[in-house]
Amino acid sequence: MPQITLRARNLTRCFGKQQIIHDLSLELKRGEVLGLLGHNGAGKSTTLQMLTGCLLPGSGEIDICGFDLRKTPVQAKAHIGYLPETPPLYRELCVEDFLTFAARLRGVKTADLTLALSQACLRCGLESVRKKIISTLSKGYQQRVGIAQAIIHSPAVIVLDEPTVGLDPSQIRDIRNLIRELGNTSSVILSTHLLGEVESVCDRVEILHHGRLIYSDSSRQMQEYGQATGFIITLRQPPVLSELSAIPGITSVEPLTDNQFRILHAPEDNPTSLVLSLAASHGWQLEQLTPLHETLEDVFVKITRNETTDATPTPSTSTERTEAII
Ligand SMILES: Nc1ncnc2c1ncn2[C@@H]1O[C@H](COP(=O)(O)OP(=O)(O)OP(=O)(O)O)[C@@H](O)[C@H]1O
Repeated sequence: MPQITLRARNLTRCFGKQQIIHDLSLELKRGEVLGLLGHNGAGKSTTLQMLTGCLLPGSGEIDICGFDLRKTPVQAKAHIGYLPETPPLYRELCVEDFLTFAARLRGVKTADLTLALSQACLRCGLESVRKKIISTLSKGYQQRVGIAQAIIHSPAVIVLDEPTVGLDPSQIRDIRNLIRELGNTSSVILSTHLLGEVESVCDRVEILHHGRLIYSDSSRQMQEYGQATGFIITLRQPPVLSELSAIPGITSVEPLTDNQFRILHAPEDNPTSLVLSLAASHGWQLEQLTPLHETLEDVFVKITRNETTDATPTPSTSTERTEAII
């Protein structure tokens, strides 16, 4: 099995005269969980439909485990498991019958059927509801059945379109645990607009904005991109503003109240310990010092805003990082 399980190159797609996807390229490695993140209408579902062979791209190539999706669709699709935005379930069937049907559709041999069924039910936590009619199950369990049909043939690539949408918090936690577990044996690509999902499940994130991939990184690096280089300080006896601004390393001081200041500094030049010792030696009476912390949500908004104003984010350069934070 190749290390790259899915490779898409220069995909485009129009609906009518409107171009929805622009020159999109991405790769998925074995054992990786990739999050495709974007606002509503960014083109996530359209992209996943193309990657799974459900929608023909206008141009570009897709390769699944070494098989060209256009030239050898049967071989390529045999390696894909897909959970669309609306799970494709026959709700009048019981879980077992539906999964047997899905397994047969995916070419699972009769001799392997029992094992495939019990493994999918075990991994998706469906053992206790195998005999139940799908329409009588909760939304979370129906979603599990949707994932079970996607993994019934042990595909190398699992594609999940907004897998936790509409679920309650405990169902979300269960499905996220399941996705992480699936990532141990397969490559997973999931779409989401929930940053928490990326944070808790994904190894890597690609941000899709108006049909273009504008950011690609590990989810950890995405968080680092947003790390604010500054702190809020409260001083009972503050000095004049110019005295604070003159401290080496500080790039800006913004008074929030008479006693509270928002202080920014360059990422590589953190003046916190200097400020602490000056506060002690000059009698500024330090009451509180809180590092500024940005959520992934802030980072996402900044990255997409930067893109809209044509400032491509490059998190590796400290200058632009500082500008983005300010
Ligand atoms: N079959 C279609 N015909 C015409 N336009 C479509 C079709 N499918 C999607 N679109 C349009 O393409 C754009 C991208 O839609 P898509 O569903 O891929 O976005 P998304 O990122 O998945 O959004 P959401 O998070 O809301 O599901 C939208 O403007 C949508 O209206």
